[in-house]
Formats: sequence, C-alpha cells, structure tokens
Amino acid sequence: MPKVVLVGPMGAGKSTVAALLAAQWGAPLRDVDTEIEAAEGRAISDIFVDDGEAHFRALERAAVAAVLDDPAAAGAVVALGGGAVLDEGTRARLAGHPVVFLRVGFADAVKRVGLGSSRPLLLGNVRSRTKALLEERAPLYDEVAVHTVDTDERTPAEVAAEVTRLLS
Ligand SMILES: Nc1ncnc2c1ncn2[C@@H]1O[C@H](COP(=O)(O)OP(=O)(O)OP(=O)(O)O)[C@@H](O)[C@H]1O
Ligand SMILES: O=C(O)C1=C[C@@H](O)[C@@H](O)[C@H](O)C1
Ligand SMILES: [Mg+2]
Repeated sequence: MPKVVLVGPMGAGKSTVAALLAAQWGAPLRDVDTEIEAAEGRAISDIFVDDGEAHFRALERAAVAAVLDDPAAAGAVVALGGGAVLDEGTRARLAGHPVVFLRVGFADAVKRVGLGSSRPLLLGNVRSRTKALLEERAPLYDEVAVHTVDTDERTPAEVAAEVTRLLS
C-alpha cells in the first residue's frame, strides 16, 4: 500500500507536495496525471480536446486502480488528479488507504492555478469554474480522506511537514 495518497482540488498542491514528500522520505513518487500523460504520449488538455472528459475519466479510473494495485507502489507517495474522486469505484478503492485531503480555499486556488490552459476544466472562466468545482467536490474529498490539511497561506514545505506529522 502507498504511504500516502494525496487528494484535493486543482491548485491544492498535490503534485508539488507529493514530490517534496517523496524526496524527504526517500520514497517512490507516483503522480497519476503524469502517468496518464506518459502512457498516452499527450497532455491531459489534449486528451480532453481530442476525446472528451468521459474518455479521460476512464483512463484515470484505470490508472488509479493500476497504481493502487501495483506492488512497486508500496510505500510510495501518490498524487491523484483533482477529479479522480468523482468516480464511485475509485472512492471505494481508496477505503483503508492513508488518504490526505489537501484543502485549498477559493482565493489561494485561483492564485495558484493562474490563467494557463493546462487545466481544461477551468477554461472559460477560471474564477467561476474554480468556485463551482471546489463546492461540488468538497464532500467527495471529505468522504475518502483520513486526514485533512489546510494549505491556505502555507508553503508547500509547511504542508509537507504537516502531512509527515499526521502520518507518523
Ligand atoms: N502551498 C502552496 N503555496 C503556494 N503555491 C503553491 C502551493 N502548493 C502548490 N503551489 C503552486 O500552485 C501550482 C499548482 O500546484 P500543483 O500542480 O502541485 O497542484 P495540484 O494539486 O497537483 O493540481 P492538479 O490537480 O491540477 O494536478 C504550482 O504552480 C505550485 O507551485
Ligand atoms: O480536477 C480535475 O478534474 C482535474 C484535475 C487535474 O489534476 C487533471 O486530472 C485534469 O486537469 C482534471
Ligand atoms: Mg497535480
């Protein structure tokens, strides 16, 4: 089983904090978004444009399951994509895992994700999309999480230290 599975919205810092924790713990790093992009040979934004969100979600469901079942992911730091918890089967699979919800509020989330086009679900109106997604998904992150860490006005290093403290 992984040592930690980070969940939370876009801009929560899952990828950033996962990389820090993996380096600090000397543990393998598994970032599911990155693994999907590597397997597909294209960016997530291109998967959304070419094949649509439903196709991306199917790839994501399989990629999360593959990581959770992978013996090589024992003791790893795993970062999930922001929407992985939308899938009921994924939520069920996370039961019993050390899942940490990195919470982020609206203001910090908007500052962190910026206006780039790499997050297809925020295209159009970053502020209103961010607000809606944060509200819709908060109950799903709460459902799967064993611990919640508030990341607002904290550096990635401070967030990583809090995750380490909670899991030790
Ligand atoms: N605690 C923090 N304070 C300030 N900036 C942060 C913090 N955590 C992450 N960031 C910055 O916010 C941006 C988004 O972080 P990151 O890519 O780690 O988020 P994510 O949760 O993995 O998002 P996604 O779901 O889109 O993969 C990056 O530019 C990162 O440097
Ligand atoms: O919150 C989401 O739905 C997403 C978050 C990212 O991690 C990527 O998985 C993708 O951009 C979708
Ligand atoms: Mg990420």
